[in-house]
Amino acid sequence: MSPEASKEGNDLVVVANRLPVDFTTDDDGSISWRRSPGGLVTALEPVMQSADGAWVGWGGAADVYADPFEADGMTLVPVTLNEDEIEQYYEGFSNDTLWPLYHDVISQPAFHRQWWDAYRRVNRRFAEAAAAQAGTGGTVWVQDYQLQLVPAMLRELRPDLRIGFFDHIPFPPYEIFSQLPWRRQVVEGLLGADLIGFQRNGDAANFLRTVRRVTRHSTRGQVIMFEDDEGRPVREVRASAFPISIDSRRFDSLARQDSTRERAAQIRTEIGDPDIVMLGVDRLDYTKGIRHRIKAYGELLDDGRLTVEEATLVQVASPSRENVDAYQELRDQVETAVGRINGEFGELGHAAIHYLHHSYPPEEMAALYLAADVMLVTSLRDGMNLVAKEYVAARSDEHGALVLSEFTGAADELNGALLVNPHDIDELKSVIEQAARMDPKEQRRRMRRLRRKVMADDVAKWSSSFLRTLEEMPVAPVAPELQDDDSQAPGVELVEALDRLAATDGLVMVATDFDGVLAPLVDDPSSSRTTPRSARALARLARRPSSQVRLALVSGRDLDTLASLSHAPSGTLLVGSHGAERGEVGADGVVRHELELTEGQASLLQRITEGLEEIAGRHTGVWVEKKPTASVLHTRRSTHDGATQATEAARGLAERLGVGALEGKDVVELQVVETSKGKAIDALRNELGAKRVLYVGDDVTDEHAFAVLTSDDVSVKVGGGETIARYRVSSTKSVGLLLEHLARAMERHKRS
Ligand SMILES: O=P(O)(O)OC[C@H]1O[C@H](O[C@H]2O[C@H](CO)[C@@H](O)[C@H](O)[C@H]2O)[C@H](O)[C@@H](O)[C@@H]1O
Ligand SMILES: O=c1ccn([C@@H]2O[C@H](COP(=O)(O)OP(=O)(O)O)[C@@H](O)[C@H]2O)c(=O)[nH]1
Repeated sequence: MSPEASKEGNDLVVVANRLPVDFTTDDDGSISWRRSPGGLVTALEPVMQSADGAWVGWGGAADVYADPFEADGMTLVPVTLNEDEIEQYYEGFSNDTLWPLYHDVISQPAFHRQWWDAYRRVNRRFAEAAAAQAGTGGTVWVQDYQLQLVPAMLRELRPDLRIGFFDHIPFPPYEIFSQLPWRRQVVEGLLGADLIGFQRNGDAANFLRTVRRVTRHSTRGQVIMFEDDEGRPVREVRASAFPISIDSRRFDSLARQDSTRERAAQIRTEIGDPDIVMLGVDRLDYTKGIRHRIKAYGELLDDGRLTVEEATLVQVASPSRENVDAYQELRDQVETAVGRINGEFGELGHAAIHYLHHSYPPEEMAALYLAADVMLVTSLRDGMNLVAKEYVAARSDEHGALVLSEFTGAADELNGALLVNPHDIDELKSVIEQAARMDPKEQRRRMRRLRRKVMADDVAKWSSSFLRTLEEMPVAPVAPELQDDDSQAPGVELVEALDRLAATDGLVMVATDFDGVLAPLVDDPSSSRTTPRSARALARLARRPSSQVRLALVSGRDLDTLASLSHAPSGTLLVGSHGAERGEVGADGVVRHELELTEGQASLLQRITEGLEEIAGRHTGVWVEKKPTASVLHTRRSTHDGATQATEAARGLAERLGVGALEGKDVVELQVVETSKGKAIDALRNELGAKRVLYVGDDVTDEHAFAVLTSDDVSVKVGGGETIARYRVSSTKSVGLLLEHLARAMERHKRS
């Protein structure tokens, strides 16, 4: 699908390998879906349930062609993968090349060129799907290692977008990453984003170092600098840590419910009422250190430091990536170890390990957490590990101890856990024993500290902090360029005027002309488009509260053309045909404020149109545009003499018919309803109750708008020519910079 497919589109699009649901084909051939596994889904689900946006992802099965659909308050947009792509892109390159490489090479990564080809192909498909969903100037947030090429591909397709990327897994040290035969392409793919988020500071540092090694970009702190051939900065990319979290309140309240407490008590009874319940919850993945945990526990039983009467281990090992060899081998090893330990130490009514190769819903997870005295998280490497945070959120009773591997992202944050190096089996045994025997007072002291962190830093905070940082990323340095570009204008003074405007205590109306202001002037007027920078800045302004700023587009174009070419954000007021047409961009398209012509006006309009068409017929390169209340003679493509003669003839026609002729650059407009941009600005200001107005225009018709502004307002002329505007900038590029500066200044002066 081409990006043009979505004229309206979403302000926020999340792109992840997985949708929060997996499709399954039932026996009767019908398709149904169930929740998909893993922490990425756990984290993003509440974010997208409360956001207005779309989630683009794969449905977990081959060859599912489904239209976008609504589920649990989210708009889900399925991307189709065939069986070969699942094998080569998902199981192969993502989970048998990148996953082991990024997790300290715990398992040997496989490098296959065919897998890389599939990875590129599928990344392009995701990029195209995201491009088709995102509205002009919108934000696309790409997730995780499966989609590292999407940011650059998307930037190429849609330079107007703000692009974020979040890496849920560790980013390895350069010495390991550099094994990847396609290391440069992967880094360049990621650098298509404006902001790249990592779980830990160490991951961001590894990435920045890698950028310095494989590209020519320099870094300044956490910022990667892009420069043009003359060494001038043209773009910045930030790489920082944004530790992910969970919907803490949801787990807290789930665990407080009577039904959950009852279920927790029932679980304890069902496993033989031991004194100490230890719990492990992981996808069956070799990164999770399940074997190390079982080995340490088995040795504690063997040493007699724990007995099956007093302690039992419940191990949930949910199925994961079952077609990948390393995962099949792990399953064999874990199940052999569990069988051996149960055979050796288990007794009737007292199993040593309750091994559950299933996936449970959050309600059951909360009951398991409540039933557990000791939570074991012993990953050999883990991006974050949300299970650790969920355990803490569930323990409002301040009971329980968390054993946490120092190789998880969570270890950087969870002060109060018992940290452990899972490779050191003796240490692991001691820490498990310490947790099992921890007195209630110490449990409470530690749990309080843990809960303060987990309850305060939840997933809503994570996403808003990432998206706010993304929004605040400069697209390019602003004020210096304004000064460079605009020799006729005091750039600094204009910047100061914009800052004063942003600090207004009351509503500001930001009104602009379209052609020559938001969009460069082109020979074919139907190909005009808002520049990406202006589109992005307008989208930012549109997200401000409507009590702070309202946007208006004031153009000589007819309303429908103006709406479709400008792609203005929802809520923008539209003034077409110099004020003869009014409307507003709504969520589902333009809402028109209808204007009816009298019979006399309608017949006058017909005579105007016929007269202008007769003039156009006499001159090559002259044509007539029809509007609801006027007709316009265009002379841009004619010779100089032809244009002069045609314009003169149009003036004569206006005089004969007794109508006004509004002249602009290479246009003469003959109107049956007397309007002007000045009248339109006055009307809008009154309707909105705007305290101050910014008006940016380039044409002589914009002088009418400048004329109605007061000394508190800000008037900006684009380009040369006489003007009564107070400030001047040189080009549509400067307009983008100006709007961007205003958006940033308004964000600083937040108002609810
Ligand atoms: O989609 P799968 O192949 O079934 O795998 C499930 C998810 O596993 C990984 O989760 C990671 O994200 C968590 C949240 O940020 C984090 O806590 C954990 O440490 C990571 O391993 C993977 O990154 C996801 O893409 C998968 O969906
Ligand atoms: O049977 C299960 C096992 C796990 N999970 C959830 O899966 C996520 C695992 O996330 P984590 O970050 O710990 O690891 P990942 O699997 O993403 O590597 C957590 O939200 C768990 O509650 C679940 O809902 N049911």
